[in-house]
Amino acid sequence: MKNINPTTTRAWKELDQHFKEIKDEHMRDMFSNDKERAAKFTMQWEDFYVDISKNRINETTRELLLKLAEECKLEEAIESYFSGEAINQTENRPVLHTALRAAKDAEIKVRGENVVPEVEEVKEKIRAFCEEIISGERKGYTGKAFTDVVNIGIGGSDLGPVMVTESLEFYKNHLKMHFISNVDGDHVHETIKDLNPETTLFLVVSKTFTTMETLSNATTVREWFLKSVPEKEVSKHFVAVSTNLEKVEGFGIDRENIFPMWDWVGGRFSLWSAVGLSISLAIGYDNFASLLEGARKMDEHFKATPFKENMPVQLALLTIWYNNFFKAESEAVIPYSQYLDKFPSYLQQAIMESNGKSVDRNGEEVDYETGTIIWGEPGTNSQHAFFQLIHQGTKLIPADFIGFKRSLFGDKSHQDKLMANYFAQTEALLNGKSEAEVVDELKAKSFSQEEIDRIKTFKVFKGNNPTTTILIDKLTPESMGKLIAMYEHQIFVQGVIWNIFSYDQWGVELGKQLANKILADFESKSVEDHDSSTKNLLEFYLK
Ligand SMILES: O=P(O)(O)OC[C@H]1O[C@H](O)[C@H](O)[C@@H](O)[C@@H]1O
Repeated sequence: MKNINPTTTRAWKELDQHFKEIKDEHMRDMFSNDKERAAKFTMQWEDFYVDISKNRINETTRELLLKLAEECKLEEAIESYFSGEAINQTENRPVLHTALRAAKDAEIKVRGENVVPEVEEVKEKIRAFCEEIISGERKGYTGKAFTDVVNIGIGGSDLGPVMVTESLEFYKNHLKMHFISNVDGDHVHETIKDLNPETTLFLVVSKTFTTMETLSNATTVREWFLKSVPEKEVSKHFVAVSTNLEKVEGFGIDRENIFPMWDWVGGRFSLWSAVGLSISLAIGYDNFASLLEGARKMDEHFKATPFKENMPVQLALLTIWYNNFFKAESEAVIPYSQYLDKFPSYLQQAIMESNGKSVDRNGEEVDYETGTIIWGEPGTNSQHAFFQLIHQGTKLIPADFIGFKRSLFGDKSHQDKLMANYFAQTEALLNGKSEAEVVDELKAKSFSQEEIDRIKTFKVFKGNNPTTTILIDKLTPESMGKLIAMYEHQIFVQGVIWNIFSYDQWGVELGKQLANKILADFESKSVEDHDSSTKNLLEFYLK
């Protein structure tokens, strides 16, 4: 059976027609014409309150988007996703990050075998290891307890761990965490320059254990370590997380110091596996388990909730509405929590590496837009940086506003100021400010008519800028788990509707291959085999 091109569905055609009717409607009017609008478009589940009413949709839009999901066989796709079918067809693998947080007694089969017991075994290993390191029972080679942990990894082996560790900083213990990702030697040396090898633990994290950056960085760190420590002590200070046990052993890390993972976990979805070892070290295993529990709850919500009330489904359908009908080019994610500083970068990999595809599941070039561009920064900082463009620029930028009802230190005065901004921005983006309002305001400030006529147009805000408000009770390991999993499932739903394979990343390969070629060219000092621009640049670099 051919996979469905979404643009050939009846729902898509109806959405096309519906879009023409609704595209110029102002949300201000939608609100004043329907007093129930907010209630109709708000979803509440556990500690999550998601209000999608400030979006350029009405009930018909929602129905048609739901019809699109049905025609694209979303329900069947969810079943295949969770049950371990090889939905990552280009790599012939299932996609089972959900198995990493499944209940202990769940049964999830990969190639005929239940993987849950194996997952539990690795979790037990993580728990025991973290407890020994945190308590100081397990020590470095001179008998001192560990004080610092360095995670060496890149992409999915870095972004998830660093983002969660920083997001949950409040729950952190005494261990100081460091992350080395970039092959930039300055990044490596800057990180290790003040570290004491006696009390530092290194985690080399790489699903494949073939990634140039991680292997180079790990080698440099190992050499630095061996400058002051005998080689036999490496095993006390270096552990690895990987699927590639032979390669890790080849690097010189003992088998008992390897935390395994599986090829059915995509790198950008791997923080729930042993890739999250740094998280578990930083916040303790019990908090790590709560993070997983939050994600498991979101998995249940996603599987069991009717699509109309289903948070990941609704968020995904909105992105399709803007991307494919409004032709919005990007989406912003604005967390009103400084702890979530790295959340937008984490989502960039999760979303853009997954859905940046232009060939559909039938192997044909798509004739519609796929993957959205994601960007963002915490509020209120971003208000003072790029919000001008969202308010008065020419581009339509739908934005997710993520906020928490309660702060962690309980400073109500700050929290109220932060949240006043959070609510005010979405209200301003919705309503804007009309010319009449501008004129009244200027009159009240005693501006002359001449001055009013000269400046009024610059002060008008059109409004009608869509936002989704994601309001969560409090930033905890569990709510963080739910939030991340919500976006993971949003990615899945987008992929199903766009009819693309979300779980491979062939596009990353070409650059890697060429980098290796250029590295070889540096050695041989021959740069002939390149386009003239690259050739000139290489010559200039080598001079
Ligand atoms: O964990 P590794 O095998 O070292 O891979 C690290 C990263 O490598 C590539 O860039 C992939 O595109 C990413 O998805 C992956 O997370």
